[in-house]
Amino acid sequence: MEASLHFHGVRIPCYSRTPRLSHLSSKPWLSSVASPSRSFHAAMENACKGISLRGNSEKKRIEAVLGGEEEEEEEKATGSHGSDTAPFTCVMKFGGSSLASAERIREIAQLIVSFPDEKPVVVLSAMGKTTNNLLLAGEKAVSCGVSNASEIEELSFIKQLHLRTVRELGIDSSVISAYLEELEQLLKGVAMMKELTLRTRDYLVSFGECMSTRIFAAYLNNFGVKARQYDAFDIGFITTDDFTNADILEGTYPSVAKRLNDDWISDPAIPVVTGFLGKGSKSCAVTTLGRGGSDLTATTIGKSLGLREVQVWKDVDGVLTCDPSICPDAEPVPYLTFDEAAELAYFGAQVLHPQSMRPARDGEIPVRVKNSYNPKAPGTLITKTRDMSKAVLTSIVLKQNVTLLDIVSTRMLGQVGFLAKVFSTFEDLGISVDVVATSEVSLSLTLDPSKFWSRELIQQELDKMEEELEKIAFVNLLQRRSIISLIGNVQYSSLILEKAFHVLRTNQVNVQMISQGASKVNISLIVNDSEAEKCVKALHHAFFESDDLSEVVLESGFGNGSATLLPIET
Ligand SMILES: Nc1ncnc2c1ncn2[C@@H]1O[C@H](COP(=O)(O)OP(=O)(O)O)[C@@H](O)[C@H]1O
Ligand SMILES: N[C@@H](CC(=O)OP(=O)(O)O)C(=O)O
Repeated sequence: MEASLHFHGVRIPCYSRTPRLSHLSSKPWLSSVASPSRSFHAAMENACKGISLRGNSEKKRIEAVLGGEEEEEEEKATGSHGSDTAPFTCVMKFGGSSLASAERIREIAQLIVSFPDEKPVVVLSAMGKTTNNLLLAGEKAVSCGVSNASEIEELSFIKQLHLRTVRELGIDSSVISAYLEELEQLLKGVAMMKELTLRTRDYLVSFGECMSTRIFAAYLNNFGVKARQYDAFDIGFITTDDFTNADILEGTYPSVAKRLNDDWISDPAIPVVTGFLGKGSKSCAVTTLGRGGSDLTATTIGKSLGLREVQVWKDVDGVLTCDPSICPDAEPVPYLTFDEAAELAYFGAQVLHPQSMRPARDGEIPVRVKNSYNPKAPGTLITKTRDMSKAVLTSIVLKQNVTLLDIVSTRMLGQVGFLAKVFSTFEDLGISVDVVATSEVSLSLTLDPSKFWSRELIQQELDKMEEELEKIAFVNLLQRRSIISLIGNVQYSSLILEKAFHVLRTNQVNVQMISQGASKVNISLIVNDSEAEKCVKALHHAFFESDDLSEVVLESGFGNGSATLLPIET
């Protein structure tokens, strides 16, 4: 006989055998965290308890709209910080590494229902390496000729992965077949035009998220959990028209909240939203938020709805003390502030999108970085403040292939005019600056390479920049440099610097520039690219692997336990 249960207020049939869960028995973490039969049903029952509460709040909300109670309506539309009666409590974002195969999709679906207290909005990236494959396919299409476009290797990888996934999940291939056909046509179009504009590039990569979300929503529905797929560009994600690196505009927050809340009221279902994508405010074309932009989609939805938490699920146990590909012994950092996480992301830690902390900080929505391969691990909790009394160094980040620029005034301009002219040159050329150090007549700074798409363009832009700056200064351009960012408690900057310089001197490395700046959480050191990884390994070893300087202010002694260190007064 078929019974019925509810998950997130959605009535679902309850079969005598939970569908598609047998594969989970081989996953020890899943059997302990989420015993398939028990926690799945607990999730259903718990959600069932919540529905009467939600019923009341929704009724009030409709009455408020009908009665013209605009203030109350606005408060609800922009979220209520995860109150018991809100339709949603959290965002759960899963990146490509969590969605690499049908097996991973099953595990993620199970993971979602294993949190009985959560009422999530799900945000997904493209499956596995799909975005990279789409970009490579686009680049090959430019020069391969129309008749060869269908044979591009990366197109075959994408087709095989998605068709195999729907087959293995038992989903009708019609959810993605039109996308695969259109993708092939698009590549033929690129081959015919022999060019791939930034606008076309964004449209091309959007296929990844459009397909992963359709597959996942269809699987949840098959699985018995009602879900609804959304393309972010159709639900109010309005951005600038900076293709490949668009910024989210303010109007996004109320629009997204209204659409998700309204749809829930009329027909409750778990939203499954495409990460990374938006709609240009002027062009109305699909835009992307920069590589890794699904994290930003997640925090934007978190702020829109005023949720209790945003969870970003990765393939590592949280934000680590260093990039694990450089330091395999890197350890998870349990707590971070939004400022620390933003600096870390901005200065190159691939784990979070550089802009993703902005909505979270503005909306004061905690962000939790978790491991979808190891859900029991506590992960990293990112909040507005944390206890910094014992924190010294939190994480070491490396950004390579940076251009360093030394600019010395020819004194044709006074100091004020000099700095103004230098920075207006960068603004005019659309070049972003990372780290700056100044004296009265000179300026050293690093340029952000991520703004550039190709070497050719870099050289052209650099030539133009030099030409402009040489009107007022002597310019020395130094390429292939690296920024090593020491993220931590700048109150202990003397301790951090003494230790860091000791390590670098021991390794015979000369630091070419240093900047502490206004940031209270970051000290940046510039070294040659060729020495950078060696430096990072040595620094990580000194700060995190040899003694406990990362956390403890030593009572007596420095490095070997013999000096008293007091915070710098701020
Ligand atoms: N400091 C760091 N902490 C954690 N991961 C890092 C760090 N620096 C670089 N990484 C890399 O970031 C990866 C996770 O980010 P990403 O690939 O964008 O995940 P996803 O695709 O799941 O969103 C990890 O696999 C790791 O190799
Ligand atoms: N798929 C996009 C967006 C994204 O956020 O991906 P991920 O979450 O896998 O880093 C990219 O690869 O850039």
